[in-house]
Amino acid sequence: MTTEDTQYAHQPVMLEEVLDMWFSQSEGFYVDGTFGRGGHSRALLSRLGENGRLIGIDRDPQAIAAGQQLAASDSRFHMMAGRFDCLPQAVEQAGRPIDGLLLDLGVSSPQLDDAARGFSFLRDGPLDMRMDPTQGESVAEWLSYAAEKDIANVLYRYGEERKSRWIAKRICETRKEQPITRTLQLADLIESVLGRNEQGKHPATRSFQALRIHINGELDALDQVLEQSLETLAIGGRLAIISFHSLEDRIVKLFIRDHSGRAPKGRGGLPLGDELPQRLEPVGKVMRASKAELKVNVRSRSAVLRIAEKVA
Ligand SMILES: C[S@@+](CC[C@H](N)C(=O)[O-])C[C@H]1O[C@@H](n2cnc3c(N)ncnc32)[C@H](O)[C@@H]1O
Repeated sequence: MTTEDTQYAHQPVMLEEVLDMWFSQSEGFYVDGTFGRGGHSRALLSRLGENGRLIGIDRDPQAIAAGQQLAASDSRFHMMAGRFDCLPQAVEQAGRPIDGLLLDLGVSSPQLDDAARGFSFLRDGPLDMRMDPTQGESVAEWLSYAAEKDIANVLYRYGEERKSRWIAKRICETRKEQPITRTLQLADLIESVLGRNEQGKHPATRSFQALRIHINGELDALDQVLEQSLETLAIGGRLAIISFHSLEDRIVKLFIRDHSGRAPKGRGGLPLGDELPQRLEPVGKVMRASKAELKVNVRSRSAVLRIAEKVA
């Protein structure tokens, strides 16, 4: 283990549930689209046979390094760098359809805990929030020029922040005096607009979530990979998705419903009266972390796991 691994560890969420409900073919081909520190991948490898294959994908340089280390010690595993919607390339490389795709969405504990990554409203650091800091612009860069109305829209859409307009206004007033470049500077600004008292929740929680989702194009990547999964999964292959907030979970829930022949007519982009081709079947009920897991892993509190199988 490297110093970074021990300093910023990540505890995989709902590990047993994922393996029990998602993994079935010991010689199968699996993709972990959100490798992180490989908690789910390592557990999967421990059940995978000699001819089984696993591809890990992540866009974060530290996660990629951890994956490459694993790949060097296990020939059944291969690490790919990039957004998880590079899924078709992964499948092309393997030359066979996938038996399972896992997405454990959002950020990892190492990303949140390392102040230098700029994700945390509790630790001071540069206001960045990019999962891949080599691509695109940081939150600080975006906030330096974005229109007040666009900032308010992002806070409202991705954070469900009711006072989004007030916060956006304060950001635009403040940046005339000084650039907003630090995480605590933004957290304090939001607190000065909303006040402190929010039933144990930091007032900046929703805004930080919104800015992170926006700057990383998270929901767009999710939409894309869900569509790709229909073409890349083998019949009988399973999709397992762990979401951490209602926006993500809603996208996953509607996607499964709209491809399982259960969409109300006129929904899911289909003309009224059209029959839906059934391509996915939900597996079991929506799952949440067990009481035992909640006690030892606070991150599992908001986790929601959905599994679906490709049936046609
Ligand atoms: C919750 S963590 C996954 C943790 C992992 N299951 C484990 O047990 O270590 C999410 C990971 O997915 C990555 N990620 C999130 N969205 C991504 C995307 N669109 N493309 C590629 N990686 C993404 C993040 O960089 C992060 O490392």
